[in-house]
Amino acid sequence: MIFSLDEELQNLRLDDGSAIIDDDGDDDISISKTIDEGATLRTHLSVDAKPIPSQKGVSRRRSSALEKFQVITPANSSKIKIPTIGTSPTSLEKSENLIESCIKRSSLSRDLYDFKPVRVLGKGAYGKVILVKDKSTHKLYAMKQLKKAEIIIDNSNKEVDSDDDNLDNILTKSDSDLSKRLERTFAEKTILSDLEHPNIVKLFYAFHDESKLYLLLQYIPGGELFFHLKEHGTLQEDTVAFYTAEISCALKFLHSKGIVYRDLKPENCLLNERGHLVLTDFGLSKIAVEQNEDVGEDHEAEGENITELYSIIGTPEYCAPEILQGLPYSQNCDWYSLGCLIYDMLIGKPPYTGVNHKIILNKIQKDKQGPKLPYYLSDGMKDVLGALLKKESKKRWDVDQYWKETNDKSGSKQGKKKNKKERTSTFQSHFIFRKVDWKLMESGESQKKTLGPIVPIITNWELAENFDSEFTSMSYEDSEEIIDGIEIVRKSDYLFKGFSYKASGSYLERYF
Ligand SMILES: Nc1ncnc2c1ncn2[C@@H]1O[C@H](COP(=O)(O)OP(=O)(O)OP(=O)(O)O)[C@@H](O)[C@H]1O
Repeated sequence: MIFSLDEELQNLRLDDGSAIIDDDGDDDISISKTIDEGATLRTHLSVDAKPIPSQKGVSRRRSSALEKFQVITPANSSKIKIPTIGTSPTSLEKSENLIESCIKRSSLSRDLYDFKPVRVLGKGAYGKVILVKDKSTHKLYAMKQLKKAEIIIDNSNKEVDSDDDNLDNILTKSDSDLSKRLERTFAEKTILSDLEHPNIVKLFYAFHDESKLYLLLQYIPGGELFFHLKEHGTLQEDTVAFYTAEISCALKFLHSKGIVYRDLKPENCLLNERGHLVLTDFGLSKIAVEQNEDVGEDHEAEGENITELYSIIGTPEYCAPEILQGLPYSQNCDWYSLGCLIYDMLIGKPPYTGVNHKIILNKIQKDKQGPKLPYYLSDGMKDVLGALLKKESKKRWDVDQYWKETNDKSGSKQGKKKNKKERTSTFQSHFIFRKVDWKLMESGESQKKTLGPIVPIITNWELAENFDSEFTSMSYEDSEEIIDGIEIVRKSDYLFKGFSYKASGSYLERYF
């Protein structure tokens, strides 16, 4: 059993007295307690949600502690091309030309020595995120470090030493995986450098040295939603509705730019000093092929079509079933993940848990009706969860399509029922968002004018009080780490050309 919360969930009962969790302790769930699709919600939703049991003190496990998904890309999916060893001189030349133009576009004026480390904020698959202070301006940033060796060398190849034969071997054998890892590394920088949204973290600089890549991000001092969930156990419905609205503004914005986020989880939702939610970690985000002009062109990108992605990726507990099954998927997968996150905020854990994606997929498949929802949730929350957590993406609420009421009924599908099971009511007008001022939120004004439901306690920004001591007590030095494959990194350093970036002066001024 993963969560000790499971035990407590066993004691919880639904409206009809049935248990949330089967007596065998497995949380394979059978009945979805949602109201009829398309029904007029306002007429029969209860206004007052019952208090949510707090689940305080229940231990939470970081989902990033799970084994990272192996990336499986079926043969029929196209790949973004990144220059790798083994590509023909012409395509390499072409890539280098692109890289040169990137370098011209950016001003490469910062390096590691401009920043003083303060403390560690977090740790991910490829390195640490460190709170740093600009030595000349004393401004604080979150510096995300990515080890080149970790990106270039697949873990399974680590034992290979770095003589020339083996080097070629490594790079050809894992060529497509390497392309994927490089693609993601560049995508994070490219996406963040081209987007500006109140609920998305800002990127100010990117640079690299012989061993690492560095992303200098806006420091979000309120810590992870994960940290606050750990403290509160669960959140009340109004709070959940508020975060849901802020996250969905960010997701809708990303989707409109042709980007699928693919890694929504409480660890990647940060709270700023005013308690507003900011998405971070775009390492798994995907740029759609048609939209590349909108989000930058640092590298040649054939790309997967946003309507049909295939890579199996993400944190399995928040991952849409179609991804877990290796089926084609679209941006709609992010709305399933949002459903998992809402469930987690209300109940204390995601709907299906397990140590790997197979176990989770099994549970989802066994569970014909979708997850059971506890009696204490309001009808509104049950309705939203039922609509987002649909196993079949076609039946799932297409939030992008049904985002808000539009006057144009003629061309749009709004108001019509294409398919009996398809949800066609608008997201923003849902009853759970009755207290949300969408206009204010979407314009970013609510961030400036209002406080979020949980305002983090910050006595000194440098103390990073809202981050786990597991990280803040960590040494930011990498002294213990002997860089594996240093020779490989040196020889393939050209792969990272074009990574450096500096935000425009006006952008920097606006945020400091
Ligand atoms: N801008 C930021 N401000 C404050 N803290 C941050 C910021 N960006 C990241 N962090 C902290 O660092 C942690 C790890 O960052 P991030 O998720 O980007 O790394 P990652 O290597 O992609 O992680 P993972 O492998 O778990 O996906 C975050 O969960 C958060 O706690």
